[in-house]
Amino acid sequence: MTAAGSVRVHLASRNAKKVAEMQRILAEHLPGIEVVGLDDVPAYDEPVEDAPDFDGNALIKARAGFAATGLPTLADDSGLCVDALNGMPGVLSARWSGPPKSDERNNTLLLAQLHDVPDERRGAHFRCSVALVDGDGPAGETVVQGRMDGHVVREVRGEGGFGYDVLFVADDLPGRTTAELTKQEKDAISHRGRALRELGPVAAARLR
Ligand SMILES: O=P(O)(O)OP(=O)(O)OP(=O)(O)OC[C@H]1O[C@@H](n2cnc3c(O)ncnc32)[C@H](O)[C@@H]1O
Ligand SMILES: [Mg+2]
Repeated sequence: MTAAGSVRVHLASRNAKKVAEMQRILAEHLPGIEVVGLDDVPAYDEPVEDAPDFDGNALIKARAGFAATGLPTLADDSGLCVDALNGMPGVLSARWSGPPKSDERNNTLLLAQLHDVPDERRGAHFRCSVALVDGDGPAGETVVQGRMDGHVVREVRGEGGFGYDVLFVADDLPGRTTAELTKQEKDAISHRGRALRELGPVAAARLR
């Protein structure tokens, strides 16, 4: 606890737009935490995200953050799974078009890969795993998941969100890409919103 009565929690992500989304959702569903970012702690070796699934990568990032800072640590691993690409880019979403990471190049590559895929086979979903690590071993680790179903459109649209949002239309709010939704609309249906809302009560019980 800090003097203000809040619990300090390290958020181990280098993606500023993802961090902004997480902070927004956490403020509503896990009030009373003070988020400590990667720039607020002494630099540590950030791990390679080489697990085969989202849960594994979220745990890798959260364990490294907890080990380095001693603070309860949250990490998100997420990505877009495209049916016509057998679930890819999936855990490779951030680096789909190779280094250095670029949302714009990733989107251009994805559009090219789906060029000949007809509308009825452009299904896709976002997935998000969020890990909270505040101790060693299974007792100190919680992982929650969220998912958002939809499809990939044929041209980029919208200014909001980040990553593949400009190419994705969600089944729950059709007609606009998730980059054209308000922040509140995206949070209400997103993979990240769903995961963090599930984490809220668990984390509230743990972080006291
Ligand atoms: O690992 P950290 O440091 O948190 O940052 P990152 O950007 O590398 O994050 P991930 O490894 O989890 O990769 C997730 C990628 O999936 C995409 N993605 C995840 N959530 C998304 C969302 O809500 N909207 C659009 N694209 C998203 C986006 O391209 C991200 O770069
Ligand atoms: Mg990453």
